[in-house]
Amino acid sequence: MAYHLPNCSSLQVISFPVVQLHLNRTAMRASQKDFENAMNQVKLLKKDPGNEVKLKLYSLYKQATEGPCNMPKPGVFDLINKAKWDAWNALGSLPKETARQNYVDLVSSLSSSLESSSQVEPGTDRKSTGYETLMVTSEDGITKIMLNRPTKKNALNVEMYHEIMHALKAASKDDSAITVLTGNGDYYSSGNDLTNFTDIPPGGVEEKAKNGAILLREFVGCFIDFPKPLIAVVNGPAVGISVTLLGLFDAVYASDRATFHTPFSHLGQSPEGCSSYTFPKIMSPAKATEMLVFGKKLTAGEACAQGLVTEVFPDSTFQKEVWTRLKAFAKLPPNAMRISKEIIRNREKEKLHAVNAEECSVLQGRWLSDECMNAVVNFLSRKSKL
Ligand SMILES: CCCCCC/C=C/C(=O)SCCNC(=O)CCNC(=O)[C@H](O)C(C)(C)COP(=O)(O)OP(=O)(O)OC[C@H]1O[C@@H](n2cnc3c(N)ncnc32)[C@H](O)[C@@H]1OP(=O)(O)O
Repeated sequence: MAYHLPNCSSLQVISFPVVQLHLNRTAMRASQKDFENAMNQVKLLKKDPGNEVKLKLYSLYKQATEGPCNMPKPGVFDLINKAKWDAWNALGSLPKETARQNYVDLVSSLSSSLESSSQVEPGTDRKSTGYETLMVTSEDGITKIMLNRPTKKNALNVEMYHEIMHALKAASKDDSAITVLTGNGDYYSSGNDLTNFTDIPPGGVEEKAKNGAILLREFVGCFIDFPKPLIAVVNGPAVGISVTLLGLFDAVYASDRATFHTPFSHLGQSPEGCSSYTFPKIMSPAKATEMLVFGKKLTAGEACAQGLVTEVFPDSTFQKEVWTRLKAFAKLPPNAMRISKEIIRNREKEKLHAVNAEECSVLQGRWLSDECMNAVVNFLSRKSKL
C-alpha cells in the first residue's frame, strides 16, 4: 500500500512496509547522515501522517536542501502547489541547518509516536504518545517541547494550550534534568491564535470569555509551578503570551532574529502570563509600560539589555551554541538544580498565582469589549497586521 505526496522530491511516495521503525534519537544537531536517515525513515512510515505533516516534511526538506522558498507563487486554483508553496514560504529565512534539524526531529517524533502507539493499551490517552500541535522529544537529559504550527507562525490554538500543559506535566515527572520550549519554523510564536475567539459556544460570548479565562489561568499556573529548570530557546519573533510567559522561565536564549512584541492595547486586551508583575520587576515599571501598555516591539538585543533575555546569539550559530550549552547544563545533578530553582522561585509562587488570577479576570472583561472584538475582526478580515 502506498500513498502519494504531490511532487516533493524524496517524499513523493511513502510506502508502508511491515518493517518496525528504527528510532533516530540523535536530535539537537543533525548531520547530513542523520538527515539522510530521516529521509529513509519517512519512506518506512506505516501510516499516512496526514496532509499537514506531509506539508511540514516537504517544506523542511526544501528549506534544508535549497534554502528559502525560490518558486514563483502558484495561482489560487492550483491548490496542491499553493499549499506546498505556502508551507515552504512560511519558513522564511530559517537557516538550512535548522531546517535539517527540524526535519530530523519531526521524523523522529513521527516514528516514536507510531512505535509507541503500537504498545498503547486501548483507552490510553492519545496525548501521552503523540501530539497534534507539538513535537516533544527527550534525550541527553533534556525534554524539548517544540511548538509545531509553523504555517500559522506557531499561534497557540486551544489544542496547543492543552497539549503544552500535558507536555509540561509529563516533563515534570520524566527523567530529564531540564525542559526547553522552542518553536518550529521562522517564528517562536505569534501568541494566542486569534481564531480562538471565533468559535462561540451556546452560552454566547460571555461563556466563551469565561472558559478562556479558566483555560488561561490553568495554563499559566503550569508555568508558575513547573519544578525543573525551564529554558526558552527563542528561535524567531515572539508575540503576546509567548513573550509574557518568558518572565516565568529560568533562562531565555534568543536568536538575533527574534523580536519581542506585546501589542495588548492594539488588541483591546491587557497583560497576562504574570507579566504585569514580572516585567516591572525585570525591566523597571517604565520599560514594562512601553512594552505592555504601548506595545513597543523590542529587538533581541534590547530585550537582553532589559533583562528579559539571558543571552543573544547570532542566528547562524544559534542552534549549535545553545544546544551545546544546554547539554552541558543537563549533565549537572538534577536534584540540586530542582532545589536551587525552588529556593529562587518558591517565595514568589503564591504572589504569582494571585497575579495570574487577577490578570485572567481582567482579561475576561476585556474580551467582551468592543475594542477587543473590533481588533480581532480586523485581524481576521486582514485589515490590520501587527
Ligand atoms: C485561551 C485564550 C488565552 C488568551 C491569552 C491572551 C493572549 C494574548 C496574545 O497572545 S495577544 C497576541 C496575539 N497575536 C497577534 O495578534 C499576532 C497576529 N498575527 C500577525 O500580526 C501576523 O500574522 C504576524 C506579524 C505574526 C506574521 O505576519 P506575516 O509574516 O505577514 O505572516 P502571516 O500574517 O501571513 O501569517 C501566516 C499565517 O499564520 C496565521 N497567523 C499568524 N499569527 C496568527 C495568530 N496569532 N492567530 C491566528 N492566525 C495567525 C495568519 O493568519 C496566516 O494564516 P493564513 O496563511 O492566512 O491561513
